[in-house]
Amino acid sequence: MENVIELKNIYKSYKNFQIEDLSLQVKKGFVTGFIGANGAGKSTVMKLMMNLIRPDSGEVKMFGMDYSKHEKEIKKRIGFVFDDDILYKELTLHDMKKLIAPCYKQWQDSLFREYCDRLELPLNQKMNTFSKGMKMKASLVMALSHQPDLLIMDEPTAGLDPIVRRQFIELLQDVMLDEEKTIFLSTHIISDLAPIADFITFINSGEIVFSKALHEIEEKYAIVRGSLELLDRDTEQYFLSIKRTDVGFEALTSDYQQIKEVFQDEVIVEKANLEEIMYYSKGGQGNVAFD
Ligand SMILES: Nc1ncnc2c1ncn2[C@@H]1O[C@H](COP(=O)(O)OP(=O)(O)OP(=O)(O)O)[C@@H](O)[C@H]1O
Repeated sequence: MENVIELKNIYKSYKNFQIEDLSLQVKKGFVTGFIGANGAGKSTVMKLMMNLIRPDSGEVKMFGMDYSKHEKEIKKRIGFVFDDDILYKELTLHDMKKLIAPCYKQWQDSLFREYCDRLELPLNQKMNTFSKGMKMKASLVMALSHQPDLLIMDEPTAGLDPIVRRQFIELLQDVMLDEEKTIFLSTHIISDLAPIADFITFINSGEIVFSKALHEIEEKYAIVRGSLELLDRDTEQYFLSIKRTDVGFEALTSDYQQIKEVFQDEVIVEKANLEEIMYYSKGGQGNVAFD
């Protein structure tokens, strides 16, 4: 599978936060959801992908190209959507379009109008009077109308109501009908990912914990509950993270089948969702690294 984004051995250091030796690939033709707790490093990684910040060392390749030589070429192929007030406030959406469209050879006006219609965006209202949801929709429409090969979105659905979120997700589903397109989006609203994500990349404290197909996560990860006597040095090896309580233990495994075979009816095993995986990886006492 071709990689649209490739980060290799990235180091980036802030006063109180470090990314050390981070590598990550994003596959062409798929939607990858980027998840992690507040401050885990999602925006930092996305800014590295957009060349808004530079790594201290390591390699960022977009479409197989380097920013040092191909910045313009790369940026033309990316639509970037993020939760910020970057849009020119005094302008209407129509004025904004007139400003942005000439920058892109691939800009398609009919697509712009179709998206505005579909998302019920007014063309002649000043954007500083837009609600949060309208601003986010406008940002998406701008990003999509130049027909980018890659959409990078930092929490695009944050603060949107359920109806707008659904419209947003449906629009992304339509975009993905074109198999050449790729989407990389971060979100805290895990339920938004289920209908669209093919892969999930999970970051914790600046480290990629895993990057896996969503169906593989759904099949293999499970929460296991049982009594403390079942835990010893050998059995603990089956778990990625263990939480002990007075009445027993709760643990996360990435091998549902193995746990069933080893413990049989002695434990309760339930499939883990992404929120549980995030919770256990932060709160449990991990004794084995995630693979
Ligand atoms: N310019 C900067 N200078 C110093 N520290 C920074 C800078 N930018 C980010 N950080 C720190 O890097 C860490 C990761 O921040 P980042 O915004 O990447 O997290 P995030 O996963 O996007 O969080 P959230 O989900 O809350 O948006 C935080 O501790 C933040 O304070």
